[in-house]
Amino acid sequence: MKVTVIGTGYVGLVTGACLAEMGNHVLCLDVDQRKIDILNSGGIPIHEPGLQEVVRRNAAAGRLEFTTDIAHSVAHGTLQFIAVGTPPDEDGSADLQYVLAAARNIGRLMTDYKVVIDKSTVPVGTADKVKAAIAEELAARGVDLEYSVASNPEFLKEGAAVNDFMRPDRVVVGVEDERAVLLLKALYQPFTRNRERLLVMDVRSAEFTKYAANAMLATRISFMNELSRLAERLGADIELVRVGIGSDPRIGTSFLYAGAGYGGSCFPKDVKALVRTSAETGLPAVLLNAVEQVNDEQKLVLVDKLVKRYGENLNGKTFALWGLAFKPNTDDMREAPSRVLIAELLKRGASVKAYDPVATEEAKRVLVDAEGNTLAGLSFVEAANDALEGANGLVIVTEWKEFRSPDFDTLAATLKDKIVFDGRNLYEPALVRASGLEYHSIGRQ
Ligand SMILES: NC(=O)C1=CN([C@@H]2O[C@H](COP(=O)(O)OP(=O)(O)OC[C@H]3O[C@@H](n4cnc5c(N)ncnc54)[C@H](O)[C@@H]3O)[C@@H](O)[C@H]2O)C=CC1
Ligand SMILES: O=C(O)[C@H]1O[C@H](OP(=O)(O)OP(=O)(O)OC[C@H]2O[C@@H](n3ccc(=O)[nH]c3=O)[C@H](O)[C@@H]2O)[C@H](O)[C@@H](O)[C@@H]1O
Repeated sequence: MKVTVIGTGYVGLVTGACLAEMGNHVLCLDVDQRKIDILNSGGIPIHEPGLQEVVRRNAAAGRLEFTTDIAHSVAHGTLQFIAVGTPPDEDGSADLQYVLAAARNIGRLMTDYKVVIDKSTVPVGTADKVKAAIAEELAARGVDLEYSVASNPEFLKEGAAVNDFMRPDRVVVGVEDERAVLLLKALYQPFTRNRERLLVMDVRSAEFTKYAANAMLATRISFMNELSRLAERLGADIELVRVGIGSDPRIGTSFLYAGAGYGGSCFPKDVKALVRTSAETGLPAVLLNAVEQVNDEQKLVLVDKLVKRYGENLNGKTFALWGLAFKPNTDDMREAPSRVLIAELLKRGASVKAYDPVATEEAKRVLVDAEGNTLAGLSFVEAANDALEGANGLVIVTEWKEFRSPDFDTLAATLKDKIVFDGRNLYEPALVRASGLEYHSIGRQ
């Protein structure tokens, strides 16, 4: 099938590449010339395991193309996926300006039947707005063309995006007419090994399903983070509690890890947007407000532990920091807990020597002052152990695999104060302490 994907961010690029892998002819559009230039020269603008290979293979086969030419992109696909960003507005609601601009371009330039598919995460009712925007553009041109608008939210996780797209737990399609249903079923048939994985529903329910999924996952994390605080006071171990409850299939084992708070481009923004949607309908989102509050506090949990240990003033102290990205296997720094931690440590007079296996370049781009210079007191190093030199203690924020088995004797010999603050519970406390290190983790003794 001929498919256009509008927006070559994480979701657009993965969608385009994976649809091309199944034999579709995909044209990806972006308004960002830099991204399109990188893609056309064989690179990819993001770090995502396995994606470059899929992009290269399909580009070489002529099934995957990249452009900034809007007219070309509208003419190309019968299926037009909108995968542009939906960042939070000032009041927390999703900013739909990019989605609606993409829809208007389609209405302005289409000459035949199109299925316009919202893949971006958008509030309930957005498909109606997309439909109206296209109708207005068609009316302005004085033409009457048939088109359908569908919702097809994306559930992929960064760091595992290609696998999540190629082997989805489910594909949710919200659609209102039979012609579009048939086209989308045909498109997704190769990805949904059995029909039960393709869930066809009304558009509003599909839009709502995406927010419900992210809000549920965020709730589980905040629940465990709140319990981790209690575990510390009660003399219990949150890791044992996690296994103890997770073995009940009604609870399940995933997304129960207490830590330094959830970050990324989606949970924080989607929980905020759902709180906002709820308020607009006159229903205060009691639970979701608490989920957000717990998470905001949790991003400071390591600072609280440092302050408890050293006092409010951290002047003259230097901390090694392992992990900048909001989670492993990505260079994404959006809403990363490390950002809150670094800002707070610098404010209290400490210096930070940071290391991340892949996110350093992105961190250098975003952790800057008003003049664009790296924040005063922050420096970056090329290897995990380089961060330890001259540092008082080590602070771990992201659970990259290469941090899982350090040589604790080396840590003890290098760190001035021999202290580890572990925001992801990577180690067995007794093992760390056996090397003479002081060890602080989350929800454990
Ligand atoms: N990042 C993720 O893991 C996931 C994101 N989502 C949702 O997918 C949507 C996109 O997210 P990301 O890919 O992370 O966004 P992103 O911010 O990485 O990329 C969006 C892209 O759209 C482009 N763009 C903006 N307006 C455009 C227009 N009118 N025409 C063409 N291109 C345009 C931008 O230049 C940018 O390259 C959001 O709604 C997000 O909530 C959903 C599931 C997973
Ligand atoms: O809508 C989206 O964009 C996506 O948001 C999340 O995916 P992602 O943000 O890539 O990352 P996750 O693996 O969900 O992690 C999010 C944050 O939660 C934290 N987390 C995760 C799991 C856990 O048990 N504890 C925990 O603190 C991670 O460290 C990370 O900061 C969802 O998992 C995807 O299904 C969804 O498609």
